[in-house]
Amino acid sequence: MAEKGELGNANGGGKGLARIETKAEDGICHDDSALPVKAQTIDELHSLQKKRSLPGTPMNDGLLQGNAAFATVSEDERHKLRLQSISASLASLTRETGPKVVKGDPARKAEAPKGGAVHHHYFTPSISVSDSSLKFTHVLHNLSPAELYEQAIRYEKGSFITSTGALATLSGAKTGRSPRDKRIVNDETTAEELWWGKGSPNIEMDEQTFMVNRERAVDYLNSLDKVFVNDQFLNWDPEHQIKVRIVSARAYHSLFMHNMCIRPTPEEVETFGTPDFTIYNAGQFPCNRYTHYMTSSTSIDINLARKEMVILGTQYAGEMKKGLFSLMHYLMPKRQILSLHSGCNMGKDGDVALFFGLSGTGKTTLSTDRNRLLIGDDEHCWSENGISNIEGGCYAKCIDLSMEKEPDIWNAIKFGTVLENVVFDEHTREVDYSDKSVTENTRAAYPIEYIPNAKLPCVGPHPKNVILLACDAFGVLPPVSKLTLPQTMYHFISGYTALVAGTEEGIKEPQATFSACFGAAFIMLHPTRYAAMLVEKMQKYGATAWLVNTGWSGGRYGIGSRIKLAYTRKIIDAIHSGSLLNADYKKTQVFGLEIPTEVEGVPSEILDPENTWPEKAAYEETLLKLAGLFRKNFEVFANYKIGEDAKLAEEILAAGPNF
Ligand SMILES: Nc1ncnc2c1ncn2[C@@H]1O[C@H](COP(=O)(O)OP(=O)(O)O)[C@@H](O)[C@H]1O
Ligand SMILES: C=C(OP(=O)(O)O)C(=O)O
Ligand SMILES: [Ca+2]
Ligand SMILES: [Mn+2]
Repeated sequence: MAEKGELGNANGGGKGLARIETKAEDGICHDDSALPVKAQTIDELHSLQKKRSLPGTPMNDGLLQGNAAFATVSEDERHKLRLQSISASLASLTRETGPKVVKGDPARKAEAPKGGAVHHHYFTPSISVSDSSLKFTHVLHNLSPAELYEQAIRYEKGSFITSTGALATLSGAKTGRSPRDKRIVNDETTAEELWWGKGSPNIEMDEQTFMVNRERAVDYLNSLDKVFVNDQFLNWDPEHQIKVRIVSARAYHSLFMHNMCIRPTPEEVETFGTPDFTIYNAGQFPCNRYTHYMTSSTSIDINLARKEMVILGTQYAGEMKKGLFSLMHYLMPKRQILSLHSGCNMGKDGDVALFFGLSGTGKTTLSTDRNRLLIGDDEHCWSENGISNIEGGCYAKCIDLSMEKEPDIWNAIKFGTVLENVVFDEHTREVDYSDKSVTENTRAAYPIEYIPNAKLPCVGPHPKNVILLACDAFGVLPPVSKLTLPQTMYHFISGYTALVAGTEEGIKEPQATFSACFGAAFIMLHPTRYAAMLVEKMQKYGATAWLVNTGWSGGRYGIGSRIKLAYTRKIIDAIHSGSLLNADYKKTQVFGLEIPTEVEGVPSEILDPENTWPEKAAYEETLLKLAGLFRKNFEVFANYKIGEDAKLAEEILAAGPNF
């Protein structure tokens, strides 16, 4: 029985609980082991959850004290300069209404850190006032992946976290690039310099029309509560690095570019200054079809003189990446640097291989190799200094992705990775990579360091092997052949493949395509300009070229089947190791390709496609059909000289199919 005064009366007899004595003098509360919370309100408590970040991290303002590198300019001054620079990027150029630019998420005004730059705002001087100049455009500058996840999930329909932590997104009505809607401003300079006309990807627009679309994009972006701004770099070669700014309306686009471009260090963000090139991505908003040169509601416009690109009417993020690649195809050759639509990796002994190929031919898959260091999967430069990746990330196709066949890509799909247009279980959020309900062109964009054996920085010595990948839907090209230099140029300029469904709009099944330099959609100058640089470099550094068919065997598409990835990997291994260089060869009819009689790990009978076809007559007929397509395609190049060597130019013409 409890004594009176100790526990009181359980029946509530009026006396209440006795006071438990504590020694107030020692300051320790003995009945609670946790320290008290240093907050007066719930809001304050929540504000404690987030600690101040490193300099340059966007939500933070005010931690640079003591950093000697920035001692000359005050922190406040730097923030002012950056907002001014972003305000200039967003300024309307034709009307009085300039944007008021403020930093930070409009939804988070209450949470703004004390002393933050939220009250700085900049606007372009206005002659008279209209409503749009009275509103603020909030700028979310270089947010981190975590912050971008939150933005995407809160505000962008179709954004979800998958079971492995990737951000699943939808790119909207367009799930591939729209090459027919790409326009390049034709002005005094570009009229002379660029490749225009038959076969060229460059469809012209005039300066005036560009400005109409630019204004449309800028007005759209300024009409929003907030825009995302990424300040990043292109090209790992520090001598030839380009500063790019991407202004976009979606966290999806910001995270995609965060992954795909080179990420600046906090210090580099602080000292970024004026970008060399700016993208205005207003993809949710269409272009106006009454505008001259516009043939649809989608327009991707590049103005080299203004150093700007405008995107209207497509949210497919690949347009930004490949738009910048087009820019590099213009800028780099001016510096005698060859820009390449290729993957690139390096062996432990420093032997570098390039993998050229059109979309879906295997650049990403085959350059991502357990036994080698990945330099990059898609876009490179070949300069006097060797090879450098243009990008900071990879963009892998993930249709039918499996852990067994492509473990490194599989494991890269984790927190931070953007997963486009995939289908997943609504509860477990496990992705079904075989599901094509949204598109065949499902994609994963991840930073290159998500591949365990990435080569950082992403540069390497001059290449030893140049591998031309073709996904041959006709099933008549051999799985591998060794090319002479003239054959290399012939096939490089031809750029043959079967375009696999999905990456470009409107292609539903594989179809023979010729795309000069294995990237005609992105080249700016005449193909022979790039080809001449490739010959020169291959000769100078003694590289060997190979043609690898990653497409069909045993019959054309629909009859035969795609060459097993495991076999293609064995072929690539034999190229890297040097063993294929010393193999026995025989020459094929019509294309005159040197094919090895044996490759370790590959059934010998498949090395000559003739053996794999059930009917010899059908094989020969298909072979001649393809040869005819090659010949017809090359006609436009027949009048061009490649490089200085007249004899080589003749040999290149003769290196095509003979029939
Ligand atoms: N023999 C093969 N070689 C290369 N890729 C193959 C092969 N068979 C099937 N594939 C598939 O083809 C696709 C190649 O795509 P990817 O590597 O992303 O091409 P690219 O980077 O050139 O656009 C991948 O989905 C890959 O799994
Ligand atoms: C993103 C692309 O690159 P690839 O398919 O070559 O990986 C593309 O061509 O749109
Ligand atoms: Ca491509
Ligand atoms: Mn790729």
